Amino acid sequence: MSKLFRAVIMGPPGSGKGTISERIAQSFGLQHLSSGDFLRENIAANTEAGVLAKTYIEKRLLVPDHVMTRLLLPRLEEMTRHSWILDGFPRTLAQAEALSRACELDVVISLNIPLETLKERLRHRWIHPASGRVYNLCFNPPRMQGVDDISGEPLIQHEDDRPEALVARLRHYKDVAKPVIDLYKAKNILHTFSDTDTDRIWPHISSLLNTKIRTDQSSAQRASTN
Ligand SMILES: Nc1ncnc2c1ncn2[C@@H]1O[C@H](COP(=O)(O)OP(=O)(O)OP(=O)(O)O)[C@@H](O)[C@H]1O
Ligand SMILES: Cc1cn([C@H]2C[C@H](O)[C@@H](COP(=O)(O)OP(=O)(O)O)O2)c(=O)[nH]c1=O
Repeated sequence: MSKLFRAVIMGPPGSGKGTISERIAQSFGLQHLSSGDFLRENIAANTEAGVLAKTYIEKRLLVPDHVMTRLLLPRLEEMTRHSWILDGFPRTLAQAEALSRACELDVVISLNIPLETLKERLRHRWIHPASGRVYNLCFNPPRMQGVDDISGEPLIQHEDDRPEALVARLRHYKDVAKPVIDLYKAKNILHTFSDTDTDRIWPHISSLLNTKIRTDQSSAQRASTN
């Protein structure tokens, strides 16, 4: 069996984590695991952790580390047969350390996108709150303006996607993410991509994953034939 591949994608709000993870999932057959989606599933199912997480998410606060790790790590441990890309976790150093104890990552992708681009994207971001589906009026508009393609329910905009709120969110992201990025840099698995345009970043991410996944698979094959 080929070696399983474990990747993490990090970046500030609007940097394209969700969009790029979906492309990676489709192109490389990795399972896309999103902490936000996972929390929303737990909230919808009224699990104990979901009820607790909801109180933080409603205040637009991070869910405490022990709640996140207790929710997410067992789910990752179940995924023994799948390669995956994790989006939205780890967000803090404590989460990154807990993840390191649970598994070894192959690649961490960090998206470094100019502030003006983030402002522009989030200004046009519309969300279907129940599912977490994300649209952008310029980049991937819904079929009918203001309406979710699948459920037909109304779309909303987040207060803190407003350009005025973004600077503070970004500062908060940088403060919390810096030690996580330093940890992955020290482990030599960090790959940073900077551009305004996802279609220009994508070929670089694609060739990185092509190299990493192919190299890993051929060494796994060599190991199994030796
Ligand atoms: N790893 C995490 N640690 C703590 N809280 C988290 C984590 N991942 C998600 N959350 C909580 O769930 C909420 C929704 O997460 P999600 O990633 O979908 O959207 P978001 O924070 O608005 O991110 P973005 O704007 O980058 O898309 C977050 O605002 C936060 O409260
Ligand atoms: C990747 C990307 C996203 N977008 C839009 C789609 C969304 O409305 C918004 C944020 O993208 P999204 O993938 O949701 O980013 P993240 O998961 O990091 O918060 O930006 C663009 O307009 N251009 C792009 O190149």
